[in-house]
Amino acid sequence: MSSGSDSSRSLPPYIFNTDEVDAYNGIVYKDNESILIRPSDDPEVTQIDSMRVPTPAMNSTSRSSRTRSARERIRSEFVKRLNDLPGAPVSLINIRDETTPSLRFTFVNESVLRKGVERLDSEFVAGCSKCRPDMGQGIGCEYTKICECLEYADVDVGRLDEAQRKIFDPTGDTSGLPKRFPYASSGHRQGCLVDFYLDRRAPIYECNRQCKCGPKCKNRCVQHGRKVKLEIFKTKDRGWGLRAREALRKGEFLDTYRGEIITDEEATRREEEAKTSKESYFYSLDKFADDDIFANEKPYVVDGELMGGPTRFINHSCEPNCRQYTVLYNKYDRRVYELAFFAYRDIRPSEELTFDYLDKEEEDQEAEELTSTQQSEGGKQQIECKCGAQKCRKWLWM
Ligand SMILES: C[S@@+](CC[C@H](N)C(=O)[O-])C[C@H]1O[C@@H](n2cnc3c(N)ncnc32)[C@H](O)[C@@H]1O
Repeated sequence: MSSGSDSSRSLPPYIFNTDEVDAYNGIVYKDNESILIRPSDDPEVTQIDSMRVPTPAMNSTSRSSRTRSARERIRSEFVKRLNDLPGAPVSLINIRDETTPSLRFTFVNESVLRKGVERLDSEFVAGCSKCRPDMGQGIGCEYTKICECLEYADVDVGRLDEAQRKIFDPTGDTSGLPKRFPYASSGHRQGCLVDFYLDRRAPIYECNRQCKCGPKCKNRCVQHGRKVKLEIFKTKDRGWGLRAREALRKGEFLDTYRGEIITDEEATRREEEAKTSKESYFYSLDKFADDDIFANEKPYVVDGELMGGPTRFINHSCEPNCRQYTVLYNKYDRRVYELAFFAYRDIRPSEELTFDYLDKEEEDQEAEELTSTQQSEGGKQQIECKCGAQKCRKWLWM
């Protein structure tokens, strides 16, 4: 034992409350369930007053230790990266231990297309040509009978007139019919995703830079980026997690899931190369997997493990408060699109943000059709789910 203290009094055993000890310098021993400290008879050992630890000398040593300063440098580098992010601030907090998320992770503002991944040429980006900023008494593209961006959006059946209703065929040409508009244009939930989209998970077609409606069009939300203040925090038992530092309204946009967009073959290669499963960072862009364009090709995959945004830290819950939706800025590009997270209900400030890794649509096919053996054979790993929800499914396949 060494110490900067020169106390040589003989001390009675002192019971530490271990939660409060930041630095230790003394002779301790265990007696039943208690940890006790006592002076040593060894003349080589400097005696200290256990009531005065940590001494200034201990603190200074600990502050200048290599491990500590390395930890501080890693943390400040990570925080610097967060501070450099555009949009509302993202903070980092860890009251559990002294770790920081890995610096191998690079924050990117948009996904990075890797070898073999192609998106439609910008000349094929189609915008709405008949819309105007002042159209429909300022309603804009919500005046959706003519907005071409909403060509493939679901028809608002409630707004069809008698004659239209009689001949309406949802699988046929729906141009000229009123469409479901994705975002609420007034009220408490102004700007939020409306219930129809929240529940039905229909693709969201936003306007784009080719459109004639102008930048103030209400059919632009995800493209404006994150507006919500976020916090990456260390959870008790699920690594890092994400929460918002403000209350969120049902349907409020959080951020997109970004990363490297890779081919299916590359995803398989990365999976095989990794010692543990990478599935939990993979997101398949398979919303339109039934389209003809996928007859000979498999959908691309977003790998968010080493590149992405703060949403990469969102943990799974069997009763989630967020959901992920498909957003297109170019209605014709159904292979490369945005994965956007929206609040699925009102969320209190600092409540952990979660989504269901086994999405409802997938759940029907995967969880119910595949047996456990098939899932293990398919290379999926089973881990214990610690979401703590009442209806927790207990296991996560990754
Ligand atoms: C996309 S990451 C989420 C961020 C992660 N917690 C971290 O520290 O980087 C997915 C990983 O988080 C952990 N995880 C997420 N939700 C979980 C849950 N409900 N139960 C147990 N582990 C979970 C698993 O280790 C999973 O592989």
